[in-house]
Amino acid sequence: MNPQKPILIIDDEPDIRELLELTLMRMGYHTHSADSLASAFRLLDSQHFALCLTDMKLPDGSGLDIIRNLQERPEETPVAVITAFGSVDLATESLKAGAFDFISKPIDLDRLRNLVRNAVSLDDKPAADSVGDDTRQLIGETDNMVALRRQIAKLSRSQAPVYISGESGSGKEVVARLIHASGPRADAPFVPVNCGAIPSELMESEFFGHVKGSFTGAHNDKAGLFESADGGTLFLDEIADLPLNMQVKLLRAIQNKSVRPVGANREIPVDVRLLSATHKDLATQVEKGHFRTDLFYRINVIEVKVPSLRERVEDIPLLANAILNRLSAEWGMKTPQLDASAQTALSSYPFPGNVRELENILERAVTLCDDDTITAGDLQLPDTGTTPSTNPAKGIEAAFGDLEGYLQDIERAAIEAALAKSHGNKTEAAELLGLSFRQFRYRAKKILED
Ligand SMILES: Nc1ncnc2c1ncn2[C@@H]1O[C@H](COP(=O)(O)OP(=O)(O)OP(=O)(O)O)[C@@H](O)[C@H]1O
Repeated sequence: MNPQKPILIIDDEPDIRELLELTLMRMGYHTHSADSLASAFRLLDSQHFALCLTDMKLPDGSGLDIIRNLQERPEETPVAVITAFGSVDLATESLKAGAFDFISKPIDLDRLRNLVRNAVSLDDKPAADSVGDDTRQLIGETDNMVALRRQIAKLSRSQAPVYISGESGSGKEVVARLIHASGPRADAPFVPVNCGAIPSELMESEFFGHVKGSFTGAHNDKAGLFESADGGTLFLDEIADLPLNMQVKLLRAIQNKSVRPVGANREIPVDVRLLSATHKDLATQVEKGHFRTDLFYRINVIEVKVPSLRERVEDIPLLANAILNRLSAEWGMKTPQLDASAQTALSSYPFPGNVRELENILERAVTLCDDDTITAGDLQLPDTGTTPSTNPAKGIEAAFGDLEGYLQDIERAAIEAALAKSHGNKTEAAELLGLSFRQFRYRAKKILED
């Protein structure tokens, strides 16, 4: 804690001001109080604060005015808002506007203390627009990557739920880890969960834990993922794969900030920051009724888009070098170099599996190459439908004389591309093409065996 910087409390209700002043004083902080927007601005102009705790409803304005005003100032004071019980929309709006966190009335003092400790620890972190060393793990110098790193640095200073979208293998988990590592929860656990990989019958116990004897096989009490992430960050990867019944339970846990282990008769409070991701289009999943709208709004307060490798082709050499350096260090060998043919091949390949696919391609190439030089042949890039026979963009004339063959080529290219994108997962490939699993299996069998 920075002893020089006090905390600013803004509330027009004397009882609440007193409760906050007393709680913070007992925690060892100095406070200043204001009962209106005008008096708060006067104080903000006269000195710097470690945190600003403001009521949403003020006699001459709203907590949002404070948030917006502080966004303009260079000192980046975090603001937390106090909202009326149940006003989820305002809480979300304040997070979108840049609030660090919110707390609802009646104020839970344990939660208030956690919030204050997290916010005040931001003083030791670098300012939002500086790009810390940690964020260097996210390799990329194209404009979209520079902007992404800046957004991560900013978001890491907030407690808002973040939804990370992007294609498979594009780096969504890397982004989630950086948001965690650059924020006030860095010393607490980061718990990644692949929602698609947990069998549905075990899901509730995995997420919320269970008590001994609550079902066959529950030999001991077991903490769930929420409890394991207490004080830190829970990263829900492939969140679109959560079954609807589990989505309801997840929403309840997020809203109540507590979980009830299977077989337990009481709730356990948990303090986690929620990050989520999926390579699917979550808005479309909501439209189709596969994902609950209320949960969507809860997790998607702020969206971060991770660009595909196709949208940052210029980064391929940088990434390739970093991957080759890492592999050669791991395997204790001289770092192989990409020759001109390999560089050209990589820059024109569409990378449906993004950075993960680049890693796999290079790993294979390193084992295949001779004399520490990787050629285009060593890369063994899959046929991506850019060969003349399967390239629909080649022109409709290719259909003249053989419409059937032309259409089959297009269908084959589409099926191969969907399979490449889903890493061979047929259910996902079918979904990508808007087909049922049976339709997909029938067509794929027919066309790929032709
Ligand atoms: N910008 C980057 N710089 C360095 N490595 C990266 C970058 N982006 C991704 N990677 C690497 O690529 C691999 C895939 O990244 P990650 O697991 O974060 O992708 P993802 O989008 O979460 O994938 P999925 O959709 O399958 O969950 C990892 O090994 C990661 O370290």
